[in-house]
Amino acid sequence: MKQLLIVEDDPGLQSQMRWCFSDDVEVSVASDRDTALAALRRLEPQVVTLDLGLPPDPGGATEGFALLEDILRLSPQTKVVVVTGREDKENAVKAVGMGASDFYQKPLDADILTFVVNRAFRLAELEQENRLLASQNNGTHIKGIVASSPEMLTICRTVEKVAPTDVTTLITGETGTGKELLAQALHDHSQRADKPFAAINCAAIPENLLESELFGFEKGSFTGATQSKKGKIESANGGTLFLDEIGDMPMPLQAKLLRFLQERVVDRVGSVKPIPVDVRVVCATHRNVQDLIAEGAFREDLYYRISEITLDVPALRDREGDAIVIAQSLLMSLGKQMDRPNLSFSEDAALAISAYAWPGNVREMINKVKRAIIMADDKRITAEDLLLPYEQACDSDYQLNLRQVREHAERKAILQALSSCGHNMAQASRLLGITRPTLYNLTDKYRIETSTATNGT
Ligand SMILES: Nc1ncnc2c1ncn2[C@@H]1O[C@H](COP(=O)(O)OP(=O)(O)OP(=O)(O)O)[C@@H](O)[C@H]1O
Repeated sequence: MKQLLIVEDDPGLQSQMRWCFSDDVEVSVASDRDTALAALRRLEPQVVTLDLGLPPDPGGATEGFALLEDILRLSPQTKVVVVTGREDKENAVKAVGMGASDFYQKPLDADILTFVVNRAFRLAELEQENRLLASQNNGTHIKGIVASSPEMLTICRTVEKVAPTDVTTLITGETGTGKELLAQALHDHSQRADKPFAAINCAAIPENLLESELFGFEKGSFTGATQSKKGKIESANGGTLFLDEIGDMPMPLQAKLLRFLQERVVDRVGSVKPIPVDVRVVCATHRNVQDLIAEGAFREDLYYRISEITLDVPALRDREGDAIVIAQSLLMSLGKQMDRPNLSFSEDAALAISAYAWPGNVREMINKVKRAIIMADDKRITAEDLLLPYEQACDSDYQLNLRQVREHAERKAILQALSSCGHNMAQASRLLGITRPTLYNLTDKYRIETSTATNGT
C-alpha cells in the first residue's frame, strides 16, 4: 500500500491536502517534528510532504530543515517533497541540494500536488525494484537463481567453473533446493548449451520401463515395441543428460549405467549393436548416497563415477538471508503472472519468512507465495496469508521496534529456561525470577508448548 505522510502545521491545509489523494494512497498527517518522526518510524511512508515552516519556527525554515535531515538519515529511501511559500525558491533549492527529491510551492493546487507526489511514489517504487534486482544479481549470473547467501554464491561460482568442463557432476540436497535449476545451469554455461538437455526422473518411472526409457529399444524387442525408439541418453547426444533421483535407480540398471559411463556406448533393449553417444552427465539426488551404499542399495563404483564433482546444495534454512530475497523475487514474478502486481510483504510476513524452517525449500515457498497472492485482502501480504506461524518470527534478527525486541528476548529466555530444567514449570519460574502464574501467563501469550510440563510442583 502506498503510504504518504503529510507534515503540515496548518489544519486547514492538512485537510485540503488529504482530499487530493485517492483511495490507493494511505494518508497520515503530522503537525510537528516529533509527531512526524514517530509516524515515520511506525508507518514507513514511501513519500513525505514536508512544509519547511514548522513550529517553533513557523515563519522560518530551521525546524523544517532539521526534520528533513532526520528523515534522510533515518530512512534514506523515503522520498521527501518539500513544500515552501511562493517566494521561497531559495529554500526549495537548498532542500533539494540536501537530498529532498522534489519541491512544491504554495498556494495549494490539487493537480500539481498529486502529480508531484505520484512522481515521487513512482521513483520510490523504481528504486525499490532496483535494490531488489541488485540484491538478486549479487554475484550470481545464473539465470533463474536468486541468492544472496555466501553458501549459495559459492555454489554458483562452482557451477560457473565446472560448467565448461565435461566432468560428471552429482548434485545433492533436500527436495526443492534447486538441484534441477543448477543442472540446467551447468548445461547452459557449457559448450553444449545449443544442444539438447535431456532430463529423466529415475524415481518417477516404473522399474520395468526405466531401462527402455533410458537406453531405447529395438522394434520387436518386447510386446508392443512396434518400432525402434531412441532412449533419453541417445536423445541427449551432443548435450547434457540429467539423471534426477539417481539414488532411486534399481540395481540392475545401475550396472548398465556404469557400463555406459565407462564405455560411452548404449545398448538399446533388444539390440546387440552398441551405439556411441557423447553426453555430459549430471546426476542429482535428495538421498544420502553414502547411506544407500552402506545399505547395499547403491553401487560404490557407480558413485565414484558420477561424483567427479559434487555440489551439496544447502537447505533454504541454512542459507542466511536467501529466504526473503527469493520470496520477494517470487512475489514480483508470480504477482505479475497472476495479475496482482503491486503486492508487498507486511513486516510480520517478512519476519515469518526469515524465521520459518522451509522443510520443502523453494518449492514450498512457491506454493505458499501463490496462495498468499490469491488470499491477500489488500496490497500487503501477511504471515497468515502465507500460512506461516507468526510466533516463529520471534527467532529472526529483523526487529521492527522495541516491543518486538522485548518479546523476542522474553520468549527466548523462557524457552531456554524450560528446556534447561526439563520443562519443570516451578524450576523454570525460579530460574527466571518470576512466579509460576506469571510464567503460565507468558507461555500462553507466546503460545509456548507446556504439555510436557506435568510435574511442575
Ligand atoms: N535459488 C532459487 N531462486 C529462484 N528459484 C529457485 C531457486 N531454487 C529453486 N528455485 C525454484 O524452486 C523450484 C524447485 O527447484 P528444483 O526443481 O530445481 O529443485 P530440486 O532440488 O531439483 O527439487 P527435487 O529434489 O524435488 O526435484 C523450481 O521452480 C525452481 O525454479
